[in-house]
Amino acid sequence: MLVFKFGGASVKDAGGIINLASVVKKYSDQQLLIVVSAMGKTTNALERLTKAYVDQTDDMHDIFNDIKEYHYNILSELFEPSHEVFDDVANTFVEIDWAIEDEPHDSYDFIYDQIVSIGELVSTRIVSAYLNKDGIKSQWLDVRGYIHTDNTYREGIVQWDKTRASIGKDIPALLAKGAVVTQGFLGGTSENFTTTLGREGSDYTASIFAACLGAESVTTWKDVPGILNADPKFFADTVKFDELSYSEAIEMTYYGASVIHPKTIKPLQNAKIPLLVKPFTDPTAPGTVIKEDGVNKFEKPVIILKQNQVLLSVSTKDYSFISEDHLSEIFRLFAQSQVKINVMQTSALSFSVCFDFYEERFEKLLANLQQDFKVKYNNDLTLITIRHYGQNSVAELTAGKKVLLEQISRNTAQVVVR
Ligand SMILES: Nc1ncnc2c1ncn2[C@@H]1O[C@H](COP(=O)(O)OP(=O)(O)O)[C@@H](O)[C@H]1O
Ligand SMILES: N[C@@H](CC(=O)OP(=O)(O)O)C(=O)O
Repeated sequence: MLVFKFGGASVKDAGGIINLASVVKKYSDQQLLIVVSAMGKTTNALERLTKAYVDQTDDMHDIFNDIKEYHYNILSELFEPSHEVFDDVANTFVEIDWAIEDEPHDSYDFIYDQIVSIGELVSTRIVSAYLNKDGIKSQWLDVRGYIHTDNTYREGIVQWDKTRASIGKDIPALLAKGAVVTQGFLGGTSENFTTTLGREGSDYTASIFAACLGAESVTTWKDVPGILNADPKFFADTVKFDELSYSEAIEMTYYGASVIHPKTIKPLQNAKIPLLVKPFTDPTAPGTVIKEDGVNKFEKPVIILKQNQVLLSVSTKDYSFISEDHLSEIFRLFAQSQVKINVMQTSALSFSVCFDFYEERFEKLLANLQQDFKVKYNNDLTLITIRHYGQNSVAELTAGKKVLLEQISRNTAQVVVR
């Protein structure tokens, strides 16, 4: 059996859903489990809705109405008004009406997951109904009963044994009856609350199902020809990799190549399942294959840009050296605030760290650090990572920019710039 993952870009409009069905039709002789993300930029819009609800701002209902209108417009292009999918979608949106009816009492992260998850619950209703309408037998599956997580909201940790047992028990029989369409990015807790697996986590969902089902491969359908040496949104003249090893793909995604979620590769590597990254606009194109014996050929350096970075320096209040005890306390505070470190550097008197800016987490971290340390920071920075860099690549990429931190190892150069 095969696992397919269609991301937001592939289902951003009615044409995208029609295209998805035409891709799926080419594999009508295969058992397929299809993981789908929220349509277009719906997750960002639902994040804005969550914030508006928690802050109780006036634009809350307008944001929600825009989200509903976007989905109903797509539905109207795909189905007759009497089709039952309109009720399924309306019943899913009602969950948000209930959630935002009263003033917020729960934690931000809990509320976030209950609201933001609606994006995938709705998109999969639409995709599954369209496949059936187009003659491809499809069954809608609520992933929250299969991918079990702890209750770390917004970053659910998968409980593998329980997940493997649930998937193994039901899914093979369902696959024998037709394609299974389910939500990326979501999980469920033992109390039946919804969790999310971290932004852009639908690739990870596909890899969890593949590992639990022993799939032949996972294909993630993207708006790019495959994995390129750099993000084509920022760089011209990119080159595509035909193959990559799991290890190289892990390194790239770890440093922030946003084309694949960083947690995706590990379960596939353990189960030796190849990951294919292919263009949804040209399903017969070879794309990139990531596999154990994938051959890494670097005609050009791999460039990874991470924007919206904070560079923060911590020093002791009495100007004493940064000791192992201080570092241990600093790391504890980072872990407690769920802030992941992208680059770090120590000197005698300070410890500098670069990380992604998430407002609530950053404020929590800052408040905690400032209790015992002096803290200075700059934000709105960019972290440039260059793997397999050539002689001039670092200088070329940083030309005209102010370099705030630089770290160079044998294979990887990292530079924080403004
Ligand atoms: N090295 C890279 N190769 C290809 N695409 C990349 C790379 N780095 C970043 N990207 C970006 O990843 C995007 C596709 O990933 P993503 O937006 O997460 O897809 P989806 O959400 O549809 O699954 C591309 O549009 C491209 O801008
Ligand atoms: N919809 C979620 C999960 C996801 O993976 O989306 P995409 O496949 O469009 O990156 C997000 O935007 O974070």
